[in-house]
Amino acid sequence: MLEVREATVVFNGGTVNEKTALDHVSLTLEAGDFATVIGSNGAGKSTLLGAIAGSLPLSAGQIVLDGQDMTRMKEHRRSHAIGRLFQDPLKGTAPTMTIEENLGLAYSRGKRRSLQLGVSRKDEQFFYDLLKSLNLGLEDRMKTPAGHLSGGQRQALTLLMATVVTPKLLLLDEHTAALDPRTAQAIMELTQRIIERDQITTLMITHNIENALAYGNKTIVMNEGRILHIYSGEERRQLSVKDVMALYESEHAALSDRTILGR
Ligand SMILES: Nc1ncnc2c1ncn2[C@@H]1O[C@H](COP(=O)(O)OP(=O)(O)OP(=O)(O)O)[C@@H](O)[C@H]1O
Repeated sequence: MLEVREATVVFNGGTVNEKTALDHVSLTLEAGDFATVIGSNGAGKSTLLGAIAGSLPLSAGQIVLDGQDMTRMKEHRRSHAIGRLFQDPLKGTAPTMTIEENLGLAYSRGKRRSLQLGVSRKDEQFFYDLLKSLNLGLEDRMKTPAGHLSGGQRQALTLLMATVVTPKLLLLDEHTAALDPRTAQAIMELTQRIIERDQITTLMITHNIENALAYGNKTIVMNEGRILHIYSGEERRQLSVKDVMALYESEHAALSDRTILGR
């Protein structure tokens, strides 16, 4: 379903600030895979998602989604197939548009019909049912501007918008990190429900190791722009939060050694 082949992203190439944020990363996800992505700050996790979404151009390598080479495709064209959520709940919704208008906009994505203002009766009922399934009472506030919602409510709406037309791939970049623990948990459960219901192939970055091991079927560990290891099956089931913390510690020690030795 998703093939990342030798993807490399270099920032500020040819200058003293040159930084290889993604270093020949290869990754295959099968349809329905839900992979969590972990790694220390600066490991290249967001760069990987940005490269897949098309917001960051590759310096080398290839991104293939569902057999289609996306490497040179612009971000807005990829967004028909790729849903993306960020840490900041304000990023995914238009604040002055109502809840139903935001959903309408997302629903028209990838469809031939022109952007129409207003929401048809049929769509209104569909959005009502979708919102009701969130159990947040948003179905009774469909005419409320998205800007009036709390961070958690807004992230729930963004999640609905990203999945109202089932994407081929869902990219979640620490999408619960800015929320209070209870809301974060609720959004995480909602995310899981939607992914399972629609069998969406997903990549989710998180710093919550417990979540990284509890959700999905694969865990990708990144460090210094590379994939260190991909855990799945029994090996992943055996992995504890403590094991992952030990892995981080050893990475950190190796990095310090290399810095001291100047390698
Ligand atoms: N636009 C940019 N220009 C220059 N360097 C960048 C840019 N974006 C990211 N980097 C660098 O690339 C490296 C990887 O960054 P990235 O944001 O992908 O890491 P991350 O694993 O997502 O980190 P975090 O967990 O802190 O969000 C870092 O060293 C970062 O400073």
